[in-house]
Amino acid sequence: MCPAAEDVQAEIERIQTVLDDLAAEIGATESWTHPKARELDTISFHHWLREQSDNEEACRNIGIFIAGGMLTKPAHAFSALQAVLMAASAGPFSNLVDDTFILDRRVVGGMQSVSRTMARELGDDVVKLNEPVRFITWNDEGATVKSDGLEVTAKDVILAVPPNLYSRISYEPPMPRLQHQMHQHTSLGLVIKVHAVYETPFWREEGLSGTGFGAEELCQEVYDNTNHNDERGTLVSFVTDEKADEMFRLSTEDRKARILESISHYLGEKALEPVVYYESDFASEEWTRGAYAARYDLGGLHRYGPYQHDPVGPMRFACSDIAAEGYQHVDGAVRMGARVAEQILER
Ligand SMILES: Cc1cc2nc3c(=O)[nH]c(=O)nc-3n(C[C@H](O)[C@H](O)[C@H](O)COP(=O)(O)OP(=O)(O)OC[C@H]3O[C@@H](n4cnc5c(N)ncnc54)[C@H](O)[C@@H]3O)c2cc1C
Repeated sequence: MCPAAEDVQAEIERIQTVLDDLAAEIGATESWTHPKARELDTISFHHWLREQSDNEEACRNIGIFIAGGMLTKPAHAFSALQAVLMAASAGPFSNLVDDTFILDRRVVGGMQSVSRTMARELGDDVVKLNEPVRFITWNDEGATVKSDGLEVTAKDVILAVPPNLYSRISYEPPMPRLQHQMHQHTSLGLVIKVHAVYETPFWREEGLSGTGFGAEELCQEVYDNTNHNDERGTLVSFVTDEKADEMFRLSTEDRKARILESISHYLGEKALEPVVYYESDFASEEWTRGAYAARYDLGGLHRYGPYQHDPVGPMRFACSDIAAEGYQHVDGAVRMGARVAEQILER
């Protein structure tokens, strides 16, 4: 959590306990069944926080952590129930703010090496790249899936893409009314992910971890993301939601200068001079369209959540954005994949 004065810190901890209790009570699996689900899903997290406390700084601090740090939308754009689900998906809310819990492990070789290794094991005849699915013709017996260059017939189909992308595919017959509606009520947040590489991890030489949180900073989070066995030092940082809107209005050079300046507030002036600077802009990727994940608008979670896992004919849905535990994380994606695979095997 972002550093704060003692009284603000005490209030943050009190609100954190309220969130922890709600997360324990409501859980991640079927948050929509809880008696308070509708009440919590029809108030924005921003306004719910202000109902809990009149300490504006404490509200901002927690709001920004869940909004900018996790759901990557402003706190007025998602419900309190969505925030409780985010917390419950990691255990208590405190786990989300514990950098020794949620961000304690990294993959040697980077996360993409997992996908690459799995793709190699499966082989080129199974994993087809650059073939976005455009049409699915289905009935209760199976489906034919078409991309520009491929046509595959199968008994079962798993749509392992975020819900905001379901409607990029045309279905024949069309999806039922419920899915047409439900899928329009989710959207992705907005993140600029920044990597800055330095000749050495200079912050370590100064006794600093490289991890920083700042509620009022343009870059709300900074981490040491140095590659395993690399002599160079790499920092990763994120600019989210409305702050990202503002950055995208600037020229490339001005944006870089503003972002590095913010990182330098955590780690000093050496941060201003990286040898490599790279921004990942997921929102401009046609088959992604934002980050970190898709989630419901105000009121959508309790209204549509109960149906989000229902198969449609031979089609099942699996992605981290509709996971319970590990919601919006790789952990949730793996759990969802295992869950639908089991359902198909047990059928
Ligand atoms: C910047 C950023 C940082 C993150 N940091 C972390 C982290 O530190 N830890 C963590 O656990 N998680 C993190 N996540 C979240 C994590 O990446 C996701 O939860 C996870 O990748 C979701 O996996 P998935 O398989 O559900 O979907 P995705 O990884 O989104 O995979 C869906 C795939 O389907 C493809 N696709 C889309 N439409 C079609 C189509 N019509 N036909 C064919 N293919 C299609 C997409 O191109 C994509 O490759 C981060 C995400 C982002 C964006």
